[in-house]
Amino acid sequence: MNRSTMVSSAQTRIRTDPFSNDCTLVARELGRGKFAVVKKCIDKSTGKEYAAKFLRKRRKGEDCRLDIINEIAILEIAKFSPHVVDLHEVYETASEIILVLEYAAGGEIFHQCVAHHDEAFTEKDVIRLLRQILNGVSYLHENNVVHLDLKPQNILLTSSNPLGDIRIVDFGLSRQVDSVKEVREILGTPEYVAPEILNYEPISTATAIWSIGVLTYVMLTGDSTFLGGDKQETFLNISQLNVHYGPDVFEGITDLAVDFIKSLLIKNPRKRAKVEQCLRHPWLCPSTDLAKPLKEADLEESESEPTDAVASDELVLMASYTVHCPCRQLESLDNRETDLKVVRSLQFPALQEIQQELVC
Ligand SMILES: Nc1ncnc2c1ncn2[C@@H]1O[C@H](COP(=O)(O)OP(=O)(O)OP(=O)(O)O)[C@@H](O)[C@H]1O
Repeated sequence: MNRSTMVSSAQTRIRTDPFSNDCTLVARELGRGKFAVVKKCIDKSTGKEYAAKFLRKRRKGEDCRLDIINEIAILEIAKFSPHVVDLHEVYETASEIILVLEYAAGGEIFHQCVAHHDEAFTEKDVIRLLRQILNGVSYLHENNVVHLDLKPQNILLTSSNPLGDIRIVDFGLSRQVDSVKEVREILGTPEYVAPEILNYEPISTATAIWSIGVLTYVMLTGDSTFLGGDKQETFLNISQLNVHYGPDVFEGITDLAVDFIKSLLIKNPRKRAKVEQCLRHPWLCPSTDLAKPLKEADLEESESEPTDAVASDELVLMASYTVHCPCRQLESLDNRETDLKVVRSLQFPALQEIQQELVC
C-alpha cells in the first residue's frame, strides 16, 4: 500500500530534562495551530530569543509521536537552507514534544497580505521575498521534500520593519516524495490545495508549486484566489480554475507578474512550472539570458515523467483541512477549524467514494 512517505527517524537528540531549566517562556503567544501552540522563549544561558513549538503527542485519541518525528526529520533535512526555520533543540515530556526553533520576529507574511496600502507589500517586495520562498522550496524539492501547507501563515519574516527575510515554517504535513512512488493524499488548506488533490491524483513537488501560485496572487493583490462562500465553492473554483485576472484586482501590477502566476496555476501538474523554471522567470530575474517567458514548450518537457504508479484501490486518503479567514475580509486569525464533514459532502464523485482518515 502506498502511504505518505513520512521520515521515521531523526538525528536530533531528544532531551528529557525539563525545558524550563534552560529556557524562560515570555508571556507572548506567537501562534497556535490545531495541535500546537508556539510561544516566545529566551535561552537562559545565552539570552537569545527562540520560538518554542509545543506539540501534543496524543491527538484525537491517537499517538502521533511519529508525525512529530517526521516534522523534526524534515527540519533536519532542510537545515542548510537559509530560508527554512532552524531547529535549535528538542525536548520531550509525557504529553508533548517541544521544538525550540529560530525566532522569526517579523511574524507571518499574512499580516502584510491583508494590510491596506502603506503596509501592504509592493511588487518589488514580493519579487524579493518570492525568490527567497522559491529558493527554500527548491532546496526542499532537491531533497524530495514537499511542504504541502504553503500559505501566508506559514511564511514568516525575520523582521517586519524594515522588511526582513523569509523563514518557512510548519513542516507538520510535509512528506518525502520519490518520483516513482508518488503520494496520494488530501492534505492542506482549502484555498491553497491543488486540483490534483481534489481529483484524487498523486501529490508531487508540483503540488507545492500550485500553492506558491496562490501565495503570489495573495501577496500581490490581497485577494484570495479561489475563496468561495464555503469550502465546496472554493473547491469548485479550484477544480474549474476560476481565477480572476481582471484589472480591478491587478491594478498597478505588471503583466509579467500575471504571466508568472499563470505559469504556476496550471491544472495539469506536469505542465506546471518547476521551481527552477519559476526562479528563471523574467519577472523574478529580468537581467539574465535564462530569463525567457515560460511558454508551453518549456513546460512540455515534464510530460515524459513517470505517470501514476499506484492502483487506486491501494490508496488510503487522509484529509486535513484548516480553514482560515479570507484575505482582507475577516479580522480574526483564529477562525481556524478542522472539518471533514464538508469533504464528505463535496460534489466530486471520487472524493465521496474515499475512506478518509484525519492526519493527526
Ligand atoms: N519560528 C517561529 N517564529 C515566530 N513565530 C512562529 C514560529 N513558528 C511558528 N510561529 C507562529 O505560530 C503559528 C503556528 O505555528 P505552526 O504553523 O508551526 O503550528 P501548527 O500547529 O503546525 O499549525 P497548523 O495547525 O496551522 O498546521 C505560525 O503561523 C506563526 O504565526
